[in-house]
Amino acid sequence: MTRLIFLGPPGAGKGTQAKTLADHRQVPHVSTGDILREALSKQTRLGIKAQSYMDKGELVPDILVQEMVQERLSQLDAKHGWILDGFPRTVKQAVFLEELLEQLDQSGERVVSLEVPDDVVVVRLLARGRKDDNEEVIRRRLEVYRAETAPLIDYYRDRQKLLTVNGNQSQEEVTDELQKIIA
Ligand SMILES: Nc1ncnc2c1ncn2[C@@H]1O[C@H](COP(=O)(O)OP(=O)(O)OP(=O)(O)O)[C@@H](O)[C@H]1O
Ligand SMILES: Nc1ncnc2c1ncn2[C@@H]1O[C@H](COP(=O)(O)O)[C@@H](O)[C@H]1O
Repeated sequence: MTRLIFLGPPGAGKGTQAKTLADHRQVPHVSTGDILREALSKQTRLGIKAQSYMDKGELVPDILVQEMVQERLSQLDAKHGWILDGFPRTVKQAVFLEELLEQLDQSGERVVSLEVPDDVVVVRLLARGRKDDNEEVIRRRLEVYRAETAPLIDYYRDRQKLLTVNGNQSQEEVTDELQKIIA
């Protein structure tokens, strides 16, 4: 059963690897960033509420993303596995997820931490060029990552759920290392 969470700084390659692996394992790729961007493009209430946070590189309030993830993981196709990308991003979200997975009988998740140095992710993000990939917002996203999300590495290590992968290699090399480590 594939139940994997991708952790790592912005630009680490979480989305890239999560998509490849989700295709390979035939499970849904659940990216909270993608769900929020879709909501924003459709101008739903959620999208409108989230926009100012996303534009500044701040985290959208826990309650909003938690509801989104609860709804998504409750769908039928998530019963047989999933790959989470961009969630959890705070200890509060991680505690919420642990309880949600118990309720849904979907525990047994593992967490992959993709390690890439800051100077490398900045170059990657500037080249990607999404709306929030400008220098000021990238700097803020990295600060938020360090303050709010990086503590999850110890959180999951303490729970023996953590796997680490060197994300500073070619996409194919990262995929190979990942496939080996989760086999
Ligand atoms: N191993 C790699 N080597 C070089 N470039 C990569 C690698 N993996 C991904 N990239 C590129 O880096 C950029 C960021 O990758 P990706 O969107 O997968 O990161 P992410 O961790 O999901 O970022 P974010 O959290 O900001 O959404 C993309 O343009 C992607 O094509
Ligand atoms: N789990 C999340 N908690 C709060 N805010 C989130 C979360 N996931 C995404 N966001 C917001 O969306 C943007 C883009 O996310 P990516 O994962 O980089 O696509 C992020 O900066 C937050 O504002």
